Amino acid sequence: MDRLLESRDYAELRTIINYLGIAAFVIDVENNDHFRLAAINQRHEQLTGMHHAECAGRLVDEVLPPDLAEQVRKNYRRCVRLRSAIDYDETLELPAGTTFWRTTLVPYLDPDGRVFRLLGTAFEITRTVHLEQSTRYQSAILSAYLEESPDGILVVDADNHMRTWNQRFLEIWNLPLEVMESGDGRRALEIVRNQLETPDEFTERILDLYQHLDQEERGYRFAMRDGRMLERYSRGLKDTQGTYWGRIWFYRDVTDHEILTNRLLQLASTDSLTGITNRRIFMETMAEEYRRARRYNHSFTVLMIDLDRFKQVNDRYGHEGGDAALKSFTATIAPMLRETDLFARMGGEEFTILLPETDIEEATQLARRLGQAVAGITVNSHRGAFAITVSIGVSQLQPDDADAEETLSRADRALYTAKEEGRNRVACA
Ligand SMILES: Nc1nc2c(ncn2[C@@H]2O[C@H](COP(=O)(O)OP(=O)(O)OP(=O)(O)O)[C@@H](O)[C@H]2O)c(=O)[nH]1
Repeated sequence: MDRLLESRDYAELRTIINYLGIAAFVIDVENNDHFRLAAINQRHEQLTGMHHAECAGRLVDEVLPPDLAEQVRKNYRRCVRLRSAIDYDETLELPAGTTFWRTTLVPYLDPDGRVFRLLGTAFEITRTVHLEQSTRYQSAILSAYLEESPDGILVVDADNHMRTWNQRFLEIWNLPLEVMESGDGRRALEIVRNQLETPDEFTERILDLYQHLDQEERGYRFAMRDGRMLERYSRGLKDTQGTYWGRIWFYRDVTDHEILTNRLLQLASTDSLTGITNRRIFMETMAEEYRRARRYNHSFTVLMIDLDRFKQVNDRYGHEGGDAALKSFTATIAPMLRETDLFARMGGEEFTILLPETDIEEATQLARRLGQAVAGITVNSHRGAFAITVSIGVSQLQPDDADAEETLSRADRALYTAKEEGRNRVACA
């Protein structure tokens, strides 16, 4: 080796570096500005397209473009100054495109300690650099997504350790950063569980999902003790090779959505003036009750109720007085019914009550009690106080009723009879 170090025999050196599987080159140092390319190996030739025969013995300025020559000279000077091996990364524009290299320069010293030669070896790291760039790009996307996401996100590794989370996750669960940073998963779960309406169900589902990384969870909805409603989505973190790295959890606050949905459902199913069920829901429920009654050989009864001489009420006390009467009427009736009964406004001053599991006698007695209660109401309006009465038709499901509407029509006819017979009364059909 010593003999070689002292030797200026390029051919021998070149023979050795040709065996190297990586690009290698030898630079003769004349002075701080003059670096002469002494040899390049075959691998170097293959990778750069340069040829040893064409460039050996020429200054780097003569074989490289000015920018690149200056770039390499800086590194050569540094190695000469330090008199020790240095590593650096460099970018080379080759005919095949931009390439990245990790280069090592080793100085050769003469007996006076002067650097007279540099041996360079260069690994092409283009693939690694591209991978790093792609990783940086992916992680930039991931960070942006984590921080901008309206969902609270938690990533747990294959050993169930909490690895990554976003600020929103801490906010949703009121989790102190110290707890997350300490990696104390038990403590974090305890804080979470203390806020839940059904902590056991929540934990059971988590444990089950940890055991089955291939399982997804889509929109598991659960209630918080503070009234919020959350939704959870979760899936295993699987790479392109099919290896599972853990699991990602998304927590979404759906409280506003839940309130809005309930409000819309309520609006779509209730009468806006009185707040009781509307005609559409009544008809649907009655049809369902009809099927149930037929299947289990049960019965039901319907009451058809109409406020008496309501036109006169409106004429004397105005539309507002009429509205007040409708509200007093429903407020009086509703508390007198069972939870299973369905009280609905069919339109105008016409109402119905569906009484499941009730025969005509019971229903008639109830109708009379309702009629008496209504007769006792005093409605207050701007134009004075007044009393109201109702007429009620009662009908029970009959064996040959083809549908619930037949029962309802009979109740309607009974109501007509009650009106005909003088109002403020109950009639059955
Ligand atoms: N204030 C008010 N009036 C209503 C509403 N819906 C319907 N009406 C009125 O209710 C009255 C119903 O009158 P009619 O169907 O002639 O019957 P009636 O005067 O109650 O007489 P009988 O049913 O025969 O006792 C009409 O004047 C409608 O304008 C409402 O939401 N508010």
